[in-house]
Amino acid sequence: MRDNDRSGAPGQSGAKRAFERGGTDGLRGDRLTLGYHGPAVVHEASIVVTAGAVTALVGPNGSGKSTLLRALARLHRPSTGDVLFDDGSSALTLQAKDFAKRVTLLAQSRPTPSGVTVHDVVGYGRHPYRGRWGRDDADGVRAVAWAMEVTGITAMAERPVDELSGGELQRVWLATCLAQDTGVLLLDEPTTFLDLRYQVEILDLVRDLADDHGVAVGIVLHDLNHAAAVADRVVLLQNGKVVAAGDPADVFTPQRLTAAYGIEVDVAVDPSTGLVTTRPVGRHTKRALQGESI
Ligand SMILES: Nc1ncnc2c1ncn2[C@@H]1O[C@H](COP(=O)(O)OP(=O)(O)OP(=O)(O)O)[C@@H](O)[C@H]1O
Repeated sequence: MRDNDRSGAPGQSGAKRAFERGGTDGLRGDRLTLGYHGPAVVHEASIVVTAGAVTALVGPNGSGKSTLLRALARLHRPSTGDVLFDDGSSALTLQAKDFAKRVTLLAQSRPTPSGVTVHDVVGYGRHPYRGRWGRDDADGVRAVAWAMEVTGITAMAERPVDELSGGELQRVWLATCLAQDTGVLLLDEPTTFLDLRYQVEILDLVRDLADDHGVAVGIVLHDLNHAAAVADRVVLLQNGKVVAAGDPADVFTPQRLTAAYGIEVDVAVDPSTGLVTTRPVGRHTKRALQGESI
């Protein structure tokens, strides 16, 4: 889906699968309004998570990114609006197991189970495919092995998950989602806790999944430069509303970002990659830009 000349991403796929998934899927939220116990926190938000593309949700803290992503994953029921697959069918009325074969969510935080191994946890991702007696489906072993390999956790397969670092655990949860083998992959801040290498590898993997396997990826990211590097489209939220959506180069304007984040933001194009880059200008940066010592 993405122009290769714009991606700056490696062309070699690290995500080649040992099995082929059937078909592609896309998902969209149509004028979703939802809240928790009080007033709505997301208002009439529409978002398209397209097959074979990466769609990044960005915006300041509390702007509704996670709430909107969780609505797409059916964890919050909207008071108005609908969540629809590409074929026009509503995701809100699908049986839970059938939905879990089509959509998965890497949530921001999950309770860590105790007394279970990494391999066991990744195997949880196969739950929609398990029969009544808990046996694996035919693709289960290969799907789990592939998910562990591409997230770099094969060597820790037998370690108890409650002994892992935050970054290791994050990769285990991502592998669990990948083992679920869905056409739609929703990721809420997947690079949290990850060191530089794994931030880049996870974003490369996300790109590979969209490019090579037609996966529809919806991803919440705080780092606007990561969003510009990995996403085909960005959706900018502010106060629970979508204020702009489209190509990162169109959405990321200094005026719009400054208004959304309440801090001056510079925008430029990196001449070596052609990607749009953003730089928040704090007091010290401003002084340095003005040639003062900081
Ligand atoms: N469980 C909850 N109960 C009540 N209000 C909530 C709950 N979770 C989030 N909110 C509120 O909903 C609004 C949107 O929160 P949300 O987590 O979707 O924002 P976000 O853009 O993902 O923020 P962040 O960048 O900080 O993760 C905020 O005002 C938040 O306080």
